[in-house]
Amino acid sequence: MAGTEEKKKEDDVDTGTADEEEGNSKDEECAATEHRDKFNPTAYLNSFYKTASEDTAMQIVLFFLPGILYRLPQKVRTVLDLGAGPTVYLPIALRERAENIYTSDYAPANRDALVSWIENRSTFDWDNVCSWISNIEASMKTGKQMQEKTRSLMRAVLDVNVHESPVVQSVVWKSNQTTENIPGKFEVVSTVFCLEYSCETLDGYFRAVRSACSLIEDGGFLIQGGVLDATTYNFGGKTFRCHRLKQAHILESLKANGMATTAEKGYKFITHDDIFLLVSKKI
Ligand SMILES: C[S@@+](CC[C@H](N)C(=O)[O-])C[C@H]1O[C@@H](n2cnc3c(N)ncnc32)[C@H](O)[C@@H]1O
Repeated sequence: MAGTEEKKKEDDVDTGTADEEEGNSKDEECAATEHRDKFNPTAYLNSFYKTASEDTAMQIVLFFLPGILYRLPQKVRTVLDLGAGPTVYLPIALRERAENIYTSDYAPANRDALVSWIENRSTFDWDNVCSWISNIEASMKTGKQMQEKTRSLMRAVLDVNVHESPVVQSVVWKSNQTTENIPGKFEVVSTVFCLEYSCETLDGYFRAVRSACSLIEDGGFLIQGGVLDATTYNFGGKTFRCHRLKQAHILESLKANGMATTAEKGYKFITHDDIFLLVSKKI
């Protein structure tokens, strides 16, 4: 994901910003809705996930993830990664707790990348990210073992749009073991760098959070991660606009959707360098 260097704040109004010096002024500017057709999964993975130590945002998310995940029940029946892009680090990090994992995205190219990984045809090497996760978990497993275990838990890849109802538009891949229908709600919904990136206005953000929460069972959990105060992010010669998120927007939207916003009720918020991760229980 976009490292803190790549996100641009509205305060950077000077001409000749750092972005231009880095050559980003030549980027094609894209609306949030253009994620569907203009997102290049290979460029994204190479920019942010090639080595976990390369990208600050990724490092922060992976570093704090275990501290968030241990707040979930020991066993979680169903997890949906909402707006996963072409990434699989959340299913991998959840593999010891989750019994059935569903993943999803809005862009067809990302859903293809997810299916390729599940079918062990991925051209991207997740070993570095696995090593990073296993170091934090203090586990002795190899990247191959971690990925094999995770693959065996994958149940479906879904086409989703957090600005439509229903959010789940179709099922694009289903495992042989998936005899039952895709659940309407999940015990855990995780969504990282997605909700504020799916829109450019506060109304859009509120709609995206409402959609994410509508997919959580009563008593279930939202794991949300993202960036505060960014207006764009860029990779592979494209700059995508996004909603400039404030912490107050997060709290207001969670409250409006019956989600915990106090520690006693099951809320934990961690932030560093404007990157945040939270867990919130549906009350
Ligand atoms: C910055 S990427 C994040 C990918 C991944 N979750 C990660 O942590 O790296 C933003 C993702 O949001 C997805 N997205 C954009 N608009 C969306 C929408 N309306 N509904 C669902 N997902 C959307 C994009 O397709 C893209 O994969």
